[in-house]
Amino acid sequence: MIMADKERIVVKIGTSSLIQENGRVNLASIDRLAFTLACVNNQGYQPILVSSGAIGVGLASLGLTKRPAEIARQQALASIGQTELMRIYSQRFLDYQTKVGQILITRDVLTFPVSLQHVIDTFEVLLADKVIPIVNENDPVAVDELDHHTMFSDNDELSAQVAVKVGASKLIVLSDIDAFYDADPHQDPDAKVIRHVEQLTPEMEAAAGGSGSGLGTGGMVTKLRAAKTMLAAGKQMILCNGKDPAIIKDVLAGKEIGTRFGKGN
Ligand SMILES: Nc1ncnc2c1ncn2[C@@H]1O[C@H](COP(=O)(O)OP(=O)(O)O)[C@@H](O)[C@H]1O
Ligand SMILES: N[C@@H](CCC(=O)OP(=O)(O)O)C(=O)O
Repeated sequence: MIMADKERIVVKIGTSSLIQENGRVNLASIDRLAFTLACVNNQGYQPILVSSGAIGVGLASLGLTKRPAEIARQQALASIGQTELMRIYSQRFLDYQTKVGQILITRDVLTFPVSLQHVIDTFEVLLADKVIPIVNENDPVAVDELDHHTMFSDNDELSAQVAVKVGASKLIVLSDIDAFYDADPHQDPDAKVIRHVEQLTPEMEAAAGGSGSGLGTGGMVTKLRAAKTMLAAGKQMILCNGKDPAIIKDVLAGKEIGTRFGKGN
């Protein structure tokens, strides 16, 4: 069994790993994620979960299959879905004797030093008390206006920024794809997997396409942006398949899985 002395890790899970193709919430995946993070927490790591899914769970709650175009409707869905998502998480984590705390963030929270310090202080207390923070963008209040830009719009970049600010050693991105390829495997059957990236090249950036599913938002473009943030801070990002979240344990055991951005194993 691996024992870690308070090593801080951030795990990001995307909508496509939380919602099934039929639009229903993937309870099996959430249960496995809760079990795995509870084990990792008990081993001495300090895990932080960045979870998407507010809009996806909101759609599922209302029995809808298509994301509405209107911003206010999307924000209302996120408001409904976030509550339900946290209810499911706290129930599942409690089954494994683990408490969770919600932290909702907008871009400005991390930009302004005072609000940043407050949120870091909150993370510190939660982690010291072995409570797992669950982070998402505060979707119902985030705006993307020219003069008032508080939106992240994707949790890949949000998770990388959180990882850097809280001093995590690695960011594990659980996606619906098992690695980064030299082309989108959903478009190009000859795409080849890239196992290690120490530095991003223009060719790699050109190989990153948009989202392959109807629910995911950023695709590989935002994942590479997150990798860039981690590499610039001298930290690791591992991109792997979130179909079975128990993969987190293999990543922490140093197994060669997915794509590793950054040095070390
Ligand atoms: N070069 C690439 N390598 C791997 N996946 C890629 C690449 N370019 C685009 N993609 C797409 O990115 C998708 C993953 O991103 P996304 O749909 O946003 O999912 P998530 O919900 O996991 O964030 C993959 O399913 C794939 O179709
Ligand atoms: N904050 C949004 C998710 C945004 C996002 O980045 O989604 P994804 O590409 O599925 O990780 C939500 O909870 O629905």
